[in-house]
Amino acid sequence: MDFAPQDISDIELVGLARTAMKRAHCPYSKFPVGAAILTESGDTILGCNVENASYGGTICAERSAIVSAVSQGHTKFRAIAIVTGLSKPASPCGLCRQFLVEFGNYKVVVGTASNSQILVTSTLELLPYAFTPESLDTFEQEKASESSAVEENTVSARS
Ligand SMILES: O=c1ccn([C@H]2C[C@H](O)[C@@H](CO)O2)c(=O)[nH]1
Ligand SMILES: [Zn+2]
Repeated sequence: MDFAPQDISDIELVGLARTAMKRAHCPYSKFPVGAAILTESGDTILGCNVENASYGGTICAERSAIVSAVSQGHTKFRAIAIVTGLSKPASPCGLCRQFLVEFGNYKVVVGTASNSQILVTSTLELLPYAFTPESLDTFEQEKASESSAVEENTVSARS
């Protein structure tokens, strides 16, 4: 089978997430996390957790990767790999799940820094019944059709 040059394997993406994990700024939790996103165009963008002395200012690796990708002009993703120092795959926190699904349903590969175990899932599987941009679009559509129905009723009441 032929692969386009931008195709990289899940394992390679996990390898990039491991590189990102080494850049984590986590002096408080000492829990490094790394992420690597594969964009639709085949670019790979890294993210790590960046903690802050004001603890609540901390950003997770997954959101850090998304923020970086979007800042570089990417909003379509094929996959994200995430690794932590744990010996078993540790899936993203709730806030990151919401952040990931904002950009659609794509593959999520959760690995570890130290072994080859991986969990392969997707953004929608991680956040079933998600609130997404489509929810807002539906609201707009419903408002528009309600107002045209009101207009129709007004017209028929007049005639
Ligand atoms: O999905 C997650 C969960 C936690 N962390 C980071 C935040 C914090 O720096 C450290 C401990 O919670 O791990 C992530 O990067 N991603
Ligand atoms: Zn998170």
